[in-house]
Amino acid sequence: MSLFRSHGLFLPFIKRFPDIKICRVKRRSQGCMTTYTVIRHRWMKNSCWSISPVREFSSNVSEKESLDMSKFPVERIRNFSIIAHIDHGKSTLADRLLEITGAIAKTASNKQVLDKLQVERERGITVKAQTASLFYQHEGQTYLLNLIDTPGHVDFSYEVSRSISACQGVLLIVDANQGIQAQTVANFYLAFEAQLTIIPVINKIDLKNADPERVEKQIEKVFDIPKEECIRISAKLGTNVDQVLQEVVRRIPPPTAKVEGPFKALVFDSNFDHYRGVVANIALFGGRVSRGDKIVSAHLGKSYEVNELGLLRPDEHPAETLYAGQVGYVIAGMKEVKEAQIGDTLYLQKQPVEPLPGFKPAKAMVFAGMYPMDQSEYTALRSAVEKLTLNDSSVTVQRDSSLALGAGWRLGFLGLLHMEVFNQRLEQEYNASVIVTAPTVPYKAVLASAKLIKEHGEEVITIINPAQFPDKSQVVEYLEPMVMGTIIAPDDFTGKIMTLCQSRRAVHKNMFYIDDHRVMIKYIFPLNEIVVDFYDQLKSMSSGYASFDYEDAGYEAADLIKMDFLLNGRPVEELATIVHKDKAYSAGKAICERLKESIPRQMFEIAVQAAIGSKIIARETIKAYRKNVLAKCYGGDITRKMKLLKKQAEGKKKLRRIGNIDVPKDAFINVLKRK
Ligand SMILES: Nc1nc2c(ncn2[C@@H]2O[C@H](COP(=O)(O)OP(=O)(O)OP(=O)(O)O)[C@@H](O)[C@H]2O)c(=O)[nH]1
Repeated sequence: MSLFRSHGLFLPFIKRFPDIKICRVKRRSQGCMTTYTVIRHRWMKNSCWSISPVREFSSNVSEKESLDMSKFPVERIRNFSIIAHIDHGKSTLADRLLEITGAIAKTASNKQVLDKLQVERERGITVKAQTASLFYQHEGQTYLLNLIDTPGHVDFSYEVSRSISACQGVLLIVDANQGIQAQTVANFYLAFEAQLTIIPVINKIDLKNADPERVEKQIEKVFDIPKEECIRISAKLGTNVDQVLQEVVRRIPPPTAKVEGPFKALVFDSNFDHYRGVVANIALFGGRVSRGDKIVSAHLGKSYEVNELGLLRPDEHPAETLYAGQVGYVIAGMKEVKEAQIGDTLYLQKQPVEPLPGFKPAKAMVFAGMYPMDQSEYTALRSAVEKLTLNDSSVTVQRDSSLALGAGWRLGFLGLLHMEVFNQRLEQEYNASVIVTAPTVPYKAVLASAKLIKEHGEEVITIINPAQFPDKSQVVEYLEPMVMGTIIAPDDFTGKIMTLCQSRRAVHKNMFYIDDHRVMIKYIFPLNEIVVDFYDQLKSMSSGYASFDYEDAGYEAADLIKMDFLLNGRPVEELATIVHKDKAYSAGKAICERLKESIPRQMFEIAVQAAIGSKIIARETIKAYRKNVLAKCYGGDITRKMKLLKKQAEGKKKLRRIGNIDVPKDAFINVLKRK
């Protein structure tokens, strides 16, 4: 990419030439989106000239050196992830590491630069793992450190497990005040099972209530890591952050990849760029790859020419060649989303290799129907869902359709937050407006008759849509998914926590003191009981001190029934849900009450009913009311009237019309949340 400073002078001149295209490319640069004007010509197949703006580059290594990747032999590469419980400071530490190695400038606006998505900035949480390559001078040598910042919330743990597969070590961050929390334990085991080097880092030592000594003892007791191995830092102030990099170089082994072997790369992440097609993030397990090389995707067997490749610093930084052990991005003219699957192997056309094992598919915990607000938007929404699932491969997608909602999909997520974030990203990144049905967990049914088994092709079917719930007469038994839940909290709350867990049909397994005052309690829960609002309730009853994590624990028999909800006698498909028989009456009553609260009063009376089969088990009535938005608008101020009507129209976009009743779109999920 060559750079022209006075592009204003060049443009009218360049435009006169035939076959020259001037287009705009958006790229993120140092945490903010920058639009570049680029020139493309048919001779310049693999490249383009960027003519604006001129990029600033700051590093403790010169730009020229950074592009010559042959200067980083495998022995001088370290690949590591930053893992921790939510909010323990992963992204803040990543900022400091980027700053001290010169990858980003040290300015107040450069905060959580690896949290690039709008949803991440708005919610203040990481939902996508992000990669950044750093050049670090250590004992007279320049090292290439590839850092992956990961999310902390349990719903995004698939991102952590994928990131770990591209690394040889992790920084396990623990908050010096909060100590070990549930996701600290879960993430430790992910790294431990992958046999990675674990460097414990105690963060936020600047806090008034910080007690690093207590946290070191917890680390020793729970993880069996000697306390001498812990590094005490303040990511916020930058205290001891350089020591972290020194220890990364000293303790984490270099990758074992061999540059002499054939090129073999794992696609560990990818996203869709409107202008350039698929941008795949790759970890090279062997060999080298250069611009112009012909590569093959093992998944589809299709071949492509490499147009661009390089490092993520954290912005894309083109290079000529990437070598074994390095981590970077590649753009190879993949125009369709399905062409760069996460977990795929890339190799050279002339040197085929055995594909790498890839990733275990994510196991969806929550399913929900997703439909366009208007069927005319179906095609646009399909393209948006495809592109977003390329970037978030933990979402499972199946086509679905319903009489009431038309054609759509049944999507599987790792949890409710994951589902909400996906929905928000669809709206923010693709301007899509969708209806999401009430979430359900994947139940199973053991079918009774040979005829049914033949029809389904299997004896045990999985039910991810309440509309397909088989009648009791057709099944031997229903099964519900179970999870092993881990709660860590101060022992003052043990009694309250136990009461809460029992109300969620949980079975106590064991309890363990991680220090003098904090306990780790394990329970087996039905997944259905924790998926919607358990964590919120646990947090509020423990004044925010308890943390929670869970893992799959198989299936158990359960007495389940399907419950329908009706508005003025009309069943609302989005609300149908499967519940445990013992909880049907209380759940039906509570959901009717919450529906009454969330549906605005309208010009006629609305009967809200819960039904099991044809039997009504609960009812609420929403009284008639007419809202005339112009009522307070005396006189003839037309601009004010227009403003009010516009506001009302915007409000209506958030409503779903069922029969003649307007229901807020988010009511379908919110009514499941207990107070
Ligand atoms: N006092 C103090 N606050 C810190 C320190 N490090 C991080 N924080 C604050 O802790 C909060 C969470 O920090 P993040 O870096 O977003 O945490 P995270 O682990 O990346 O969070 P997730 O990605 O959402 O899991 C922010 O308000 C930070 O400013 C520190 O060393 N000292």
